[in-house]
Amino acid sequence: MTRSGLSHPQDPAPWPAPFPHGSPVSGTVAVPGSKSLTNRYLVLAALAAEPSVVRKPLHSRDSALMISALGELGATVTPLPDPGPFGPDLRVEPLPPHPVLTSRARIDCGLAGTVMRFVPPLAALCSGTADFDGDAAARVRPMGPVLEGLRQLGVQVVDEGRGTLPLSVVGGGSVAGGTVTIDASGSSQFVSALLLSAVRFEAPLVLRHDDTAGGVPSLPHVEMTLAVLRDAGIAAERTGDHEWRVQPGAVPGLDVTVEPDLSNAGPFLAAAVVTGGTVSVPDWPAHTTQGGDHWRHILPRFGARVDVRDGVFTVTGPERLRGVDLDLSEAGELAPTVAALCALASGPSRLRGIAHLRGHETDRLAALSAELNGLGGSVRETADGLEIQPAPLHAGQFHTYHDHRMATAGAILGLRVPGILVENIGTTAKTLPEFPQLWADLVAGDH
Ligand SMILES: O=C(O)C1=C[C@@H](OP(=O)(O)O)[C@@H](O)[C@H](O)C1
Ligand SMILES: C=C(OP(=O)(O)O)C(=O)O
Repeated sequence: MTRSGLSHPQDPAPWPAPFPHGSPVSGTVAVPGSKSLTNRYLVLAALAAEPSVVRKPLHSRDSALMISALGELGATVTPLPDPGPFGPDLRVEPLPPHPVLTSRARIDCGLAGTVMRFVPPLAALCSGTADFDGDAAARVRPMGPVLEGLRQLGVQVVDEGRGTLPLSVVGGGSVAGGTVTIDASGSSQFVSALLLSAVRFEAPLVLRHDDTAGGVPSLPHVEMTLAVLRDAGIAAERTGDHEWRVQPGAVPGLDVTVEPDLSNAGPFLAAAVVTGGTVSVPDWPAHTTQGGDHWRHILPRFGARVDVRDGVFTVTGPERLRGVDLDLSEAGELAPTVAALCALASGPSRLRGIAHLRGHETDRLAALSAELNGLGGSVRETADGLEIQPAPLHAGQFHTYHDHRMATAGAILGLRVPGILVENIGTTAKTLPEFPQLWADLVAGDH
């Protein structure tokens, strides 16, 4: 199911990555709002008891899909006047106290993990049936543990037996709450999904992760969920190594400002790192739960100099990029950017703790090794990551598999390797539609 306006953008011709001919890339880049915070605030605003305002939200395919999904369930999201540089603020009219779906809701998840995982528990709170589907690539992304959690809570979920899209949630108008145990080793979003909707459950939710198959990846994203709930006055806490609890309660109307997307800041910071330039990103939050804050620690490992002062993150690239050995389990979404840096480093690198990337927009471990090797790289997939040896790269096409972070990884390589053609640069619209323009301006020194 793909609807007009939300369909996956396809570029007819590959994008010639801007090449600065050996000059350092320097400048200041303001990045739009965080995808993860925008979609959490939208969900919580839909569950609130009063209207909300979300300021400086991300406007992208993933947030448009979320807005559309919430609309299918009965919430209304409208733009406010006086848009900022990256679009208007949003007013959210929440779902009614007892939402009723008068006809079957049709939810297009696109390729958005936050939509496919966060919205089914919301649908469970409605009386009626909601059908979920998405892009072809979304139909292989894991969702089984969210469905399993809902079933343990007494919700009827109909899927094709694979724990993936397409599926239907037959909501009974309320969800009991109680204790639920799932395997969240595949994605932190399984945990966040159930915690968010628990604000409207009948009784507290105690959510446990069964760690037989491994830990929960991207834990800062679970902390982000808890922080968003707590900031709204909800009692939400981590009660054990692998256990969380949410006390249901009325959520007052939110008035929140979305932080810039620190993961999406990564490629711009990387531009300085690989060319020996200096790039600054303003409005860097002093305290944040975004995994992208890990850039503070990751970039110096490559030999770069990082300075965060008065809310401005500045990085200066080294003369020679060092190889790294990094456990990225806490911030797996940074891995494609990090892998591009590793491919341009002078020493060998090892990225670990990211087996779950096989369930991201594409199997990112397979995609990164195939595309880097296709350009002459020396990359080996391991069970939980990548080993990347230094190797001279050559011109060629970088395939992106509908993955926005593959596209930005290709752009980073293109700064050092002439003749890189990135397939479907438009796929960056998933979380950063402005990417091609911001990138061209930065490389041209036009900022
Ligand atoms: O909750 C969120 O907003 C996200 C959680 C993480 O998912 P995984 O735990 O599947 O890595 C992250 O990679 C994704 O980009 C966004
Ligand atoms: C994994 C990602 O996205 P999603 O929210 O679709 O899981 C990502 O943006 O890197």
